[in-house]
Amino acid sequence: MTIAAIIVAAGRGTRAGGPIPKQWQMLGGRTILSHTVERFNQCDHCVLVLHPDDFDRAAEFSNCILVAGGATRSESALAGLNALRELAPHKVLIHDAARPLTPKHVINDVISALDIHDGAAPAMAVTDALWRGVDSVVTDTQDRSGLYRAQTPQGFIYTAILNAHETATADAADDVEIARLAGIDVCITQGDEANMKITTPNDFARAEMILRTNMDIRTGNGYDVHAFEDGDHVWLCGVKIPHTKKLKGHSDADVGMHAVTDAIYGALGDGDIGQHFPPTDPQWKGAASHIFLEHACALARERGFTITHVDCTLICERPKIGPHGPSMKAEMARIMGLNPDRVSVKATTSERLGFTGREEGIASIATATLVKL
Ligand SMILES: Nc1ccn([C@@H]2O[C@H](COP(=O)(O)OP(=O)(O)OP(=O)(O)O)[C@@H](O)[C@H]2O)c(=O)n1
Ligand SMILES: C[C@](O)(CO)[C@H](O)COP(=O)(O)O
Repeated sequence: MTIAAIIVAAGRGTRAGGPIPKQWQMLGGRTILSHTVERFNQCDHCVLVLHPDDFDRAAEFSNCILVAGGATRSESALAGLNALRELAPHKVLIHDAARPLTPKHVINDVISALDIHDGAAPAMAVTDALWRGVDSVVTDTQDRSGLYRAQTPQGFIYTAILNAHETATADAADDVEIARLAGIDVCITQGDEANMKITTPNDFARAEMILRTNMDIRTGNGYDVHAFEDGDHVWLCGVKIPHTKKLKGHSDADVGMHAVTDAIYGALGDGDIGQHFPPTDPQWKGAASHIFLEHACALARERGFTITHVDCTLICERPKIGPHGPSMKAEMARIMGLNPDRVSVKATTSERLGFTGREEGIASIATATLVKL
């Protein structure tokens, strides 16, 4: 059952002002759009709907399907839905690029609600009194019971919302309005104040403050050693390298991947590979180490963390790592679902000192940085 995210980012941000549209302005050192897209990294596909003038800004989004939006938000949402026709996901989440701080629990609640409903969207119950006013004078009061402030992502069964958008005859504020016009029932899930939409100039400072307050940044380290034994190849960071010996271990003994995996468990405060995959358990004998790394990454995602960077150092005299560095980096990035520029694999000798210097084995140390908004 696949899930796709559509990030509508084709607006011009006229109310927010600034030299460039708001989604391309910076928040905590990165573009707002980069934060937004990262929030949806658990989805199988991500469609980014851009203004035709903005495609040359989008180089960092090579993992997304890029399509041109329309003159209204609804037209942009339909362009995103059309781009998914062949992939035909089961669920689709339509989200404003202008909401960069959506907590994972908000996204997960929408996804879960779609198991029961054809539509689901987060909202906040209105808690302030509501007035009508003219020329700064209160002219009436409004009962607030049953009123909500709508947020995104607005999630739907793909075929249902595609059909609703195709048959819509008028513009609408959001996809929930379009869905309801087509008779789709939409469940309200819990929104979050952090899921604010950057709309006016003051919202940039508010978003910076939420980002600083809510961000949970963790660093974990990992260290692993495997001894050599007779053999003709070693596995290092997911790459098979011909060698005069092999590494001894219960699994494939990929010492680099083990150090990175332990660094992720370390950042989560959740033990190490030995605890999750006991060496006494015969089912892990000869196991490919990507199973362990994928498990650690899934655990991080489940707990709402994004892995923002990993750095791994292999310590050995031989085999020479340099020629294999780029494929190791690419393979590690692929397994973790990260951009290769967030993965570092490097190597050093120990100047012929110690057990690595005597070529009795290979050691590896790694660091992982995890962030939760
Ligand atoms: N033709 C449009 C208009 C809006 N959006 C997107 O819809 C989201 C919510 O819209 P809003 O906050 O109103 O953004 P803008 O239209 O950019 O803002 P403004 O109305 O101030 O110009 C934004 O992520 C925006 O990029 C879009 O993809 N295509
Ligand atoms: C979809 C939306 O974010 C729901 O709150 C909102 O309606 C879109 O922005 P706009 O300011 O209404 O254009």
